[in-house]
Amino acid sequence: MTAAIALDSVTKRFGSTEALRGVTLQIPSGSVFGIIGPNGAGKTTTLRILLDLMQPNSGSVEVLGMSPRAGGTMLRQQIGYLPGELILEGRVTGAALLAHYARLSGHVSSGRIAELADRLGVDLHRPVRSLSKGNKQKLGIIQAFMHDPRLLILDEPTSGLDPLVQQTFHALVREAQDRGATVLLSSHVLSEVEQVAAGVAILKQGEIITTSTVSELRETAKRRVSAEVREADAATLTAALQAIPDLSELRVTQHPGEATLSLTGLLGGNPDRFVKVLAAYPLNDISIEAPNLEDAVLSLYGQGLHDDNGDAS
Ligand SMILES: Nc1ncnc2c1ncn2[C@@H]1O[C@H](COP(=O)(O)OP(=O)(O)OP(=O)(O)O)[C@@H](O)[C@H]1O
Repeated sequence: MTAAIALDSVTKRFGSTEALRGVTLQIPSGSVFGIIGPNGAGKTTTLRILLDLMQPNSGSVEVLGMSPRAGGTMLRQQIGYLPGELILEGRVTGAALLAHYARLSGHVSSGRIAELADRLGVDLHRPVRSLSKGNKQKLGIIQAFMHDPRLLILDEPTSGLDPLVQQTFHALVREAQDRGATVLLSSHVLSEVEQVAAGVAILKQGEIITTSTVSELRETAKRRVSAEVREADAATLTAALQAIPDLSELRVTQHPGEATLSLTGLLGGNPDRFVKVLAAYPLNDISIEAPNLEDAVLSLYGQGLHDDNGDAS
């Protein structure tokens, strides 16, 4: 495996704030990888270091086999970068702005900007300052993708995009991967990256607390289950369900005057044993929800999606 990005023991301080505390991470070439973490976790700082917009206090960084500092313009042209806070205020039109970026990016195929604008649904003839947040974000996505870079670094890319445009964005990411590019996305929620990324690192207070695949996270995630069971003895059914190792928060309630029971619980792993226990009874209803990945990630954060560094970004 060659790494498109390699960080080794990277630290970054802002005064007394330790934004990154020894981040070590390798992102395989050709992969789509997500960095997720709550506000203030250090995601943007990590991405800015990769682009040489900021220097670490210690540790080593390699991007496409080069140090971001030494790689200079030649390296920068191989990267498509979407900043988290895109400020587009000028009188210039989207078309003029993108033509300017295209000159800086090196080679942009003819018709590529128009094609991307058409797919994302943005009018390039309007002054950028008159565009809505979502439409400004689309211009940011176009400038990141238009030169078909080897590496895409995207900070909260779907922020402000409606669900249909998010799907177009996911298609662009898959196409980039198909042509061999590496894609690194950051987000504060897993739902933004889980549809496209295979690997994720979870960053909290400047440290990577876990690196995993989305499918491994899915295995640790729990599903909400419920059923309505007829002709069942509460004690017998409860004992059979309690014998399922990954079933927690089990509640069994009997309908007054009937041999009908309602049950709810949280199930880890696969639903095989749960289904087999219930298969012995006639059922009025059964529901096994998809694993809740967001909850799995929140339990790794150790807290909700709140600012964990005291800032209000
Ligand atoms: N230029 C700066 N000057 C001072 N402190 C900074 C600066 N940039 C980041 N920080 C601090 O470093 C920490 C990490 O910030 P960073 O923006 O990397 O987090 P993040 O994970 O991207 O957060 P968000 O999801 O809110 O964008 C925060 O405590 C932030 O306040």
